[in-house]
Amino acid sequence: MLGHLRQCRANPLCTRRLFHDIRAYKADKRWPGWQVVIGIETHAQIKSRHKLFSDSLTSDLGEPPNRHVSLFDAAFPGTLPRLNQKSVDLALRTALALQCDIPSQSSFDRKHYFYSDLPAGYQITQQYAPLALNGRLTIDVPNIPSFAVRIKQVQLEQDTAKSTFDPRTRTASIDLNRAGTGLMEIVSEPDLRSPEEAGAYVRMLQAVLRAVGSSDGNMEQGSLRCDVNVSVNRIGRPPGTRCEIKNLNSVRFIMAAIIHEVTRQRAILDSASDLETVGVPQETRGFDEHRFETYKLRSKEDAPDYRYMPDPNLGVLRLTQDRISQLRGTLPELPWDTRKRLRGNYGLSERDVEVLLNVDSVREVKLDGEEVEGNSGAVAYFDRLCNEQGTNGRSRDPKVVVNWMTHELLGQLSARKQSFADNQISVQQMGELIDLVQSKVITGTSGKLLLRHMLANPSPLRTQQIAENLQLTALSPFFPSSTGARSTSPTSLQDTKPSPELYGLCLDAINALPSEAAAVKNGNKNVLNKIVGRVMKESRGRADAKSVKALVEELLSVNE
Ligand SMILES: Nc1ncnc2c1ncn2[C@@H]1O[C@H](COP(=O)(O)OP(=O)(O)OP(=O)(O)O)[C@@H](O)[C@H]1O
Ligand SMILES: [Mg+2]
Ligand SMILES: [Mg+2]
Repeated sequence: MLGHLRQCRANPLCTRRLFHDIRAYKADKRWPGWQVVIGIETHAQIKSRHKLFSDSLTSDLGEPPNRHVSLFDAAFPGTLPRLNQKSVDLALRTALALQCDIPSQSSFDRKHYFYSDLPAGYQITQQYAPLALNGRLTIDVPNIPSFAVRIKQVQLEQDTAKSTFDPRTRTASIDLNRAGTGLMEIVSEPDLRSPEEAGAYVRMLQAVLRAVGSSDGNMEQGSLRCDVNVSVNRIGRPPGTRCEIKNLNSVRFIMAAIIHEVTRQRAILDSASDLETVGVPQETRGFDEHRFETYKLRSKEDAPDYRYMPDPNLGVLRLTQDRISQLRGTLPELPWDTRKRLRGNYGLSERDVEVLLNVDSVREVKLDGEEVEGNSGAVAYFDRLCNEQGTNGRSRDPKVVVNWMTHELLGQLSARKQSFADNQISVQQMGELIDLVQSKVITGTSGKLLLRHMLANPSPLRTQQIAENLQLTALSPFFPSSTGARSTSPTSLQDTKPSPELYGLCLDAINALPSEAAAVKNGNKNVLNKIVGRVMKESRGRADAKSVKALVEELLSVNE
């Protein structure tokens, strides 16, 4: 056993859980006899107001170019870096959530290369003594067997500027807004064994980053980018040579790039007559998003020599146990616990849990004010909707709430091309909307209309007020009872009189459709729906179909 462990230490590929490997060998029918080995380097932009080593603000996409640039970001001679402690704390929270060891000291190094988006000619990173080491992320999600991935390290580094090239004018433009923004590079060990595991790993990592509030983790907007390393080997033979596919910005592309890479590498190995000497050449590759193929960027021979050296302008980063314990104490509920709680406490389906967990919202973390603002994401919104007492004095049914949130609120936000972070409807307003529909003050159709209106016209008014202003409150089938209380379920129509508006609409529909009315009188109930449909249309969704049906039937039999 000890011998095996020692051998494992020497070769990280050997430290795999045997059980997991056996499962992967058996399970993957796409490439029988082959093992696929994947390790991912994830770059996540740190959600901090300031850049990593300067006082400039970080920017949002779409801001005018070069708005947030300090002299240091532009690499003016003589300017010096000053480490932003909030970024360090956010990276530490991430590392703690990933169960990493945090050494008491880490340091910064310069990685040199010459490219127009790197003003200093080097990037400050942590090559020799990273912030955190030896973590672990367990992935237990629907549809694939649970597995664990070892995290080799978490390091801090600077993001580059952005360069764009206009082929028409043959000019390159540099935007320094992003230059020097803090990144965490989270490096996995080569523990992933299929494209699906790689996808699930990235999604889980994204959920962790959002839960601890350290990054938006938004792949489309470039705040989360992955370099994916892939190798293949015949089962029982030593691991193959890895190729690194750079800068993938969607889970779909990650999975497609791996599939293409496995096919490509297998073809090279299959064509070799001599198994011992022929291997896949080590390369850095790109991914063509249109052809869904990887392509060569450079070979190992062309790999740049980064001439790493310790950054002489930055001292050692010392971390006390107190600071680490304090941060550990502020860690929020992590995705795997949230998943269990949503399933256990509310009885939500796996699908609904996944939807809530994957909403691209992130907690706001205020570390400086010693306060970590509780949940501000979709899960928290859902929790509050369920736990705060409804306006009708009753607690809300979690399944009704989750339906409103996932189908209506998130659905309408996405139709408006907005994310959950753009939602301006408060928990109180959304709760009241659900209550109004549940207690039949407005119909479901009106509820959806109302929601659409509220998203388009944010307002602090109470939902009931907005519904009344829009005349969306349901047409009560009845006059208020003699006690003055609204009665929506009388025992018999004889006890009450229909409300004048609904009564009028029903009579209009009967008059407009005389042959249908006659058919109903003659016992043809199928035609009733046509009359009811007309009333519903005329009421603009404010009438309740069941009550309308009862009222039309009543009117037609009264007329008999
Ligand atoms: N045989 C292999 N097959 C697939 N992936 C591998 C293999 N060996 C190592 N890897 C993965 O390659 C990645 C190496 O990343 P690391 O940051 O350590 O080095 P790098 O890619 O050389 O440096 P850089 O940060 O400059 O890109 C890790 O995620 C590791 O798990
Ligand atoms: Mg790396
Ligand atoms: Mg790499």
